[in-house]
Amino acid sequence: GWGYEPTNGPDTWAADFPIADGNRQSPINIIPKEAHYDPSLKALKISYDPSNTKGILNNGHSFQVDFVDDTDSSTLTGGPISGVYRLRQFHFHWGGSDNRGSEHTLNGIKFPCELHLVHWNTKYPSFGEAAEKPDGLAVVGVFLKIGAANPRLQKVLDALDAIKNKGKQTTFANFDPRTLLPGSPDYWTYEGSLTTPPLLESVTWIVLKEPISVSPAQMAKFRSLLFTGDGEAPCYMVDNYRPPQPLKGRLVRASFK
Ligand SMILES: NS(=O)(=O)c1cccc(NC(=O)NCCCCO)c1
Ligand SMILES: [Zn+2]
Repeated sequence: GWGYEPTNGPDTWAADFPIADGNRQSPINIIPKEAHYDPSLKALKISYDPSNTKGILNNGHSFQVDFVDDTDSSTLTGGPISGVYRLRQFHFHWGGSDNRGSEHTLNGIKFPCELHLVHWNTKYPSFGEAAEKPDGLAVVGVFLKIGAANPRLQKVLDALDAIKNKGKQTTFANFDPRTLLPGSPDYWTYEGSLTTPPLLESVTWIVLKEPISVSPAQMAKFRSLLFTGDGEAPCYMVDNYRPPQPLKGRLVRASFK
């Protein structure tokens, strides 16, 4: 199956997922000077209920924290979207060293890690259905940059020892992902896709301008996970990012001047 190795990585995905060469693929390189300030863009309204936290899973490509999404208790509204989108999960992408790892880039600069908070449009009956619609998903992207240790991140990282291998999951409760967001509300937004197969073109991307911090020791924790299952030859989970894709005429809008 698909992955991030030379034999099954991003350059090979178009064979099984031809939409990889589509017109609204993600991630992209964001050039702030070429973004269009849109005064009609609203502030993001994010309201999460920590009691919706369901668990934490190593899915063989990343690890994700899953949320109960059968009610409107953890939602994203406002910003560039209309209607109510429910939080489904959050996950990360990161590099084998601090000079790479993010999927979106800023003026060609890669960050060591990128957080994705995945939401689906409640006008559709489920995440799976929404994922197939052009306005089905909204993902908030947050850059992580090397600095002081991030105490909010630590609770997530402390759970990783229990999900080292692909397919492992463990309980994870009462986590408020809002604590992972930076102070500034400023964002860029554009129409894009999932950054992993099936690469569906159903995502309104909302990339926050202000990064959050992560320490080198915390990055080492991410890199201690394995792509591989228990009993397989171990392969460290690193460089699980897709590089930027062609903009193909899309506009990137900014919520700030
Ligand atoms: N990386 S991302 O564009 O935020 C994103 C968000 C939600 C889903 C996905 N990709 C998938 O669910 N792919 C299906 C299999 C993934 C691992 O089980 C990617
Ligand atoms: Zn992602």
